[in-house]
Amino acid sequence: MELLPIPLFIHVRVLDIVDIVIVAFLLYQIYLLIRGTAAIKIFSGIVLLYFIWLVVKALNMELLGSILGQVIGVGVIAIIIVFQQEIRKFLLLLGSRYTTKGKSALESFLLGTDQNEVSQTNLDAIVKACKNLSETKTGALIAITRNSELEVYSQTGDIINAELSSRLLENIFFKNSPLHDGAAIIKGNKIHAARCVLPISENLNLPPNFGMRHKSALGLTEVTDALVIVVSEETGKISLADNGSIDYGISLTDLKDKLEQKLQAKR
Ligand SMILES: Nc1ncnc2c1ncn2[C@@H]1O[C@H](COP(=O)(O)OP(=O)(O)OP(=O)(O)O)[C@@H](O)[C@H]1O
Repeated sequence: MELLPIPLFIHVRVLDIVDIVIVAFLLYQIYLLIRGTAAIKIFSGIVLLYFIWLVVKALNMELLGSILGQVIGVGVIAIIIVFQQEIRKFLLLLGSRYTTKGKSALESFLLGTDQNEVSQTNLDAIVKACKNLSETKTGALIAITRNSELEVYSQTGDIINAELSSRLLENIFFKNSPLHDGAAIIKGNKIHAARCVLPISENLNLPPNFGMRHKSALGLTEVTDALVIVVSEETGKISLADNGSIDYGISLTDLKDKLEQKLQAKR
């Protein structure tokens, strides 16, 4: 058996380190995107297959190497088909999270204000509405715009563009109101839209008591940086979703503090 010479010095260039950091970052982003979904198992399988192929190639095992090489070659197309949803989600995330961030930064620079900023008075109005909705066990779903524009979702409902007030918010979710179904979207100091359809979370590890209202609250925060408040019709409990996770059954004080903190962090 021929022994391979062991290099005493491995030349590592700065570009190699940059290369490794970029790949690690991309892999981590993919992991964040698909954790908790069925795709994580497929992804692990593909990574494992790729490493086996590298080892097989290094050992010069011709036949197995060529078979695995073929599989990996066709695999690119298979990946696109299998990960269709995730790729779509990733592009949507890139588009809404980063491009619109640049846009609002430019807007605020030019106009001197942030169009999506919610004033303290209106923040208090949202908390007050949640208190009343919770006490009367009226189901509600309220999305608050931050950097990501939620226009795609607003368009699925009715555009209102009304001044924000606790009474109007309560009225929207009143059971007999024609606008009560779906989500209300707040943009700056306006209730921008109501009756909106939000994307459903694909997280498979959610508690069984999570229905569509909570799943769609989570779903929106998985693809945008919006904050979503849920008031449960069943229990009256208030929850706050952000960045793909949800704080279930929080107190009003917690809701107020978290909203202030999360919206402040954006300012
Ligand atoms: N994709 C969606 N986007 C926006 N709203 C939705 C969506 N799917 C369901 N909803 C809203 O959720 C309501 C159904 O809630 P469901 O009972 O399934 O949820 P839940 O999480 O169990 O909440 P609750 O505790 O209030 O019952 C619908 O009437 C509708 O208003």
